[in-house]
Amino acid sequence: MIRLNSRQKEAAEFLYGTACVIACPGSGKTLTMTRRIANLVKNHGVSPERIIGLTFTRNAAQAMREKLYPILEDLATRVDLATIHSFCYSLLKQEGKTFEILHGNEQLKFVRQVMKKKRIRNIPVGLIIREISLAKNNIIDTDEFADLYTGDETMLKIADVYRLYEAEKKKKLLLDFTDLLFESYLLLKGEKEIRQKYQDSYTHLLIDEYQDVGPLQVEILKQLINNHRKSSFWVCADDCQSIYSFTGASVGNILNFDKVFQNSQQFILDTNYRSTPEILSCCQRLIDHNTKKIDKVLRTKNSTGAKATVIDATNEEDEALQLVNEIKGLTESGTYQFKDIAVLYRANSLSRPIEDGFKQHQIPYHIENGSSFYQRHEVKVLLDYLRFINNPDSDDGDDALRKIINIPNRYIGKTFMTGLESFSNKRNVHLFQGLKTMPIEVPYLKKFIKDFVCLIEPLIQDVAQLEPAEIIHILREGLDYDRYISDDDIPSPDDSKIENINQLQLVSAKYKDIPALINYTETFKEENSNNKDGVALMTVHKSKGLEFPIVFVIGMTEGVMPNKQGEIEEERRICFVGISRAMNLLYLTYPINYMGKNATRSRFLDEILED
Ligand SMILES: Nc1ncnc2c1ncn2[C@@H]1O[C@H](COP(=O)(O)OP(=O)(O)OP(=O)(O)O)[C@@H](O)[C@H]1O
Repeated sequence: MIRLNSRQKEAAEFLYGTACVIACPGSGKTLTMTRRIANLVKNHGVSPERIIGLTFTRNAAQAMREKLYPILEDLATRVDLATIHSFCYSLLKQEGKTFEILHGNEQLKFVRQVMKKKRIRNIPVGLIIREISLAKNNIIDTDEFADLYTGDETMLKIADVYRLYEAEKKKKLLLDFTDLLFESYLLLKGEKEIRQKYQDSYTHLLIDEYQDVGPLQVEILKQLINNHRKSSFWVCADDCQSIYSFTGASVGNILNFDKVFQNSQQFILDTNYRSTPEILSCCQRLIDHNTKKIDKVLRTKNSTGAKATVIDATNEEDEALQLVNEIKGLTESGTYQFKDIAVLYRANSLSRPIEDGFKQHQIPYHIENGSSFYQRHEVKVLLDYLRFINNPDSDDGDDALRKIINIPNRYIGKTFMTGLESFSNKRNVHLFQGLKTMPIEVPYLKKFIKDFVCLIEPLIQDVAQLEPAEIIHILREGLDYDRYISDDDIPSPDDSKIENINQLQLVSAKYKDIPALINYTETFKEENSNNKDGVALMTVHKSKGLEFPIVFVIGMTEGVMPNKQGEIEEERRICFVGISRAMNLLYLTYPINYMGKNATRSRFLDEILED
């Protein structure tokens, strides 16, 4: 078992009161939190049920339980380890609240209906959901929201939607993810008995990744804190890894911790056990450029290693090829395995050239908690359109038509499809022929089908003359596809669906006809694209809390990392999280041409490398 250093030990042995553990990356804060739980149970007779450990992701809760198990054995299963959302879900259910969760596409449809009732158009539904969620995460109700945005026409329309959205959800007993938190907060704050019950059941409250906890979550935690002499509230955080400001989280959580929670004790863990001194210096030089932070000197006793390697590439394809060569060199020597390597990027769409390169050179990989580029919904739909256009009167064409007929939404339901299938069957024709000849009574369906046929038919006729990239372009215009896609945007900084289809268009330009492109994309269903022992590909946000012997941070150009829409200090922290995942070797790569345009190398590279 790993021996804690003296500071970790002090933090792990903290018993009663409030404590904030401020830690640098790789300094064992997660390890310390686990040990503290074990210490409370083993050495202080605290019943495991009296302890709650809140983590940022379900994976993190699971990882913590696995670490606890060897120490506490069966007792480990009795400690409540959960994300704050799942904790709130259970709380509401336990208190007898009846509700269903509204999320994903259902939430989009729901908000669209509200917009329709309010006659509001031209505001992306994704933006509306983001704004409402941000407001709720900041405990801003509908009236305050409207007051806050007096004079701002768009935001006032959003305020209108917010108001009706709340009322409609209430009527239908629906809660979205933020409501789980909000309703729990109201319940805990408003009902003394319930609050008391939870305060009594959890005498020790521990929170991981406190830097990414938003104002609403802080308020929930305050309701749960037990002020009894023999209780504790213990958080660990790294202000430099705060990367979720889009949910209302703020570095201020840590900077002001001792003001919000007076008489709290602070522990600083500044010894990094993960990285070489060279990698740590890169982290330090980068983060020194941020002003909003707690000054820390990052230290490690680890042996020296290689300097960070910078790779400049002519474009994304070349960047991928250079990655392939490096990875081959590293793995062929037998020193490293593919699973020791992670490729991190700021935006999801950056995986496309890398996946292409890996496929071509048989490098096994997997996308961490996500799907391969060619399996992503917005990409797959366009590929299905191409498949249909290529061969509409075939079984494959029928299959593709079933997938695309209602995207974007044409209000086609099961009854219509059953009718179409049986109409076509009786006449022994494929579905598209059936669709063109079947009498359609409902006026709006008639119009949607007519529009669909008018767009698709010329493409089918000219398929031999058109290249896949041209067809994709026409489809994007004709279907108003980009709008459809961006409306589908669920709040996330790295959800870049339009960038994904831009990438698809770029790669499709390499193929002269649809079958060649489709055949190529089909190969990504193979095992090598989802090999858990392969190289891990993921966004920096997904890499939070993880570590790898070798890390490649790619796409280090201005506009990408830092992202053009991001706030610069937050973008720097994102980069910091990425590079601090590396244990032995760090590679920083950038293309001087990105998406066919000149790109400037990221200012972060200069900061990381400066003397
Ligand atoms: N005292 C120690 N001795 C040896 N190794 C340690 C010690 N403390 C932590 N480690 C190791 O250092 C690595 C980082 O630990 P951990 O993931 O807990 O850090 P962290 O502070 O949560 O990191 P981050 O915030 O960057 O995700 C792990 O491999 C862990 O086993």
